[in-house]
Amino acid sequence: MSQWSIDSWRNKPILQQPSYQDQTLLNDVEKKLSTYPPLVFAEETRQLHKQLGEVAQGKGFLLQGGDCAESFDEFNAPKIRDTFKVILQMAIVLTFAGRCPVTKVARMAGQYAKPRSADTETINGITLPCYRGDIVNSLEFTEQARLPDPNRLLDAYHRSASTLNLLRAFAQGGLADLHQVNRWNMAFLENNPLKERYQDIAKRIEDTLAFMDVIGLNSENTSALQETNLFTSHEALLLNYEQALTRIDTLTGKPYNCSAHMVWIGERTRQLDHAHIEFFRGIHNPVGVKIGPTMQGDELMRIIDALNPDDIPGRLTFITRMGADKLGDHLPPLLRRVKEEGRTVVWSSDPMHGNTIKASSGYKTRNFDAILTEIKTFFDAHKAEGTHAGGIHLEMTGQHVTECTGGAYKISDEDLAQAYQTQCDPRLNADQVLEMAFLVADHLKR
Ligand SMILES: O=C[C@H](O)[C@H](O)COP(=O)(O)O
Ligand SMILES: C=C(OP(=O)(O)O)C(=O)O
Ligand SMILES: [Mn+2]
Repeated sequence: MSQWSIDSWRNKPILQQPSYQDQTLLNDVEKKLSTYPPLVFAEETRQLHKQLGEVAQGKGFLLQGGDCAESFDEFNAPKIRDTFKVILQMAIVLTFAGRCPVTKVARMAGQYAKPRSADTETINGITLPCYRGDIVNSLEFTEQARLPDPNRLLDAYHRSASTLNLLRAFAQGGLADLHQVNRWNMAFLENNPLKERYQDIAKRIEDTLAFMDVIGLNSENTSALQETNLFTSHEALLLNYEQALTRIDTLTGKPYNCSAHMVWIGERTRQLDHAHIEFFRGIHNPVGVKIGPTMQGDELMRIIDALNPDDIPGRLTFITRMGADKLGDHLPPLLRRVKEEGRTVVWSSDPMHGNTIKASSGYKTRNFDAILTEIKTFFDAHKAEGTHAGGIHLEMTGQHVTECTGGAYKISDEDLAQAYQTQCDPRLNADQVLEMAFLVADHLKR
């Protein structure tokens, strides 16, 4: 294999990149970004790496989630807070049910670049370049708005920095108190049509916290009850941005991508001889790769060889997104192969991207039951193969949107128009995501 350098990816083919008109401006922006402070510290990514190492060995669970695409326009504290809240609410349920630590990784503070199925979009006979995420262009359907603008790389950096700043404050500053998190869950259940079914677990968490209080373990003296760790992640699609934020860690002398704790390669850009695998093989963060239904065992092994040649637990997470009807056939041979070859990866389930459909009302949507079926099939496959179902990866929001159909409130195709706000893919809303947590908890318990 040829020598890796921070820009060796530039000699490889690359897909899903914007066509910038002003290359000089792009170069200036890249230079500027490369002098800006890193967003995360390499030591933090090593903590996540360590936690994921435990997950890879069956001693933990990864919960990863957030928007499909973060938005420049909807960039405000309530939105960040509400997604943070539901991640914690899910995590407490999963921790209790699974009796294992849950590593929380947000798709936040940098999830701005989108790969698309088509390069262009046509509305009423007018064809324009597709929207590629707010780091590239704007969703608005005008020629001007759809032009890729290099200055958006700087905007994305600044918004990521502010988002991360608030997340850190929430995590350490009192909002993550477990008593409070469970109170939110109790409140969620209060009005939920499926209250009877879920309240047992929330009640038991409440009793456990009350018991701990009696024996003197409370938020005042136990930081584990009061604070939490939340890591950040995004699809590292725009490699010029990712390169500019990759720095040599002063403690280890190794390159780390300091744009997020964890980064992943999408289903559309994971070709072995292409730029993304090349860039990822040289950074030392924990990394993910999306795995769709066409993946074959040999190709999978070559990805492992490229990204985790030394078989370090926690370095590599495979995020499977095959579709509820395909996963049962396609996942087991891959699980078997990796196990036979004695390699260690985290297996996580993205039950969203293989289940996208067009609703009769015209909206891009996903059905709650299909999402749940993919998760269940994922758990069943691992059980049958004796491997560890290590995590879930969700597109979700703390807002009360109507983007995915189904769930306890039975959102229908016709309801989608009420609050369809996503910039790209349909997300589970605050109620649906918690319902999902209680259902997944049932599986973890088993
Ligand atoms: O988030 C994932 C992809 O960017 C998204 O599913 C692509 O959507 P499209 O098929 O509308 O381009
Ligand atoms: C683009 C995404 O997924 P995938 O690469 O699996 O299609 C995504 O996670 O938003
Ligand atoms: Mn998506």
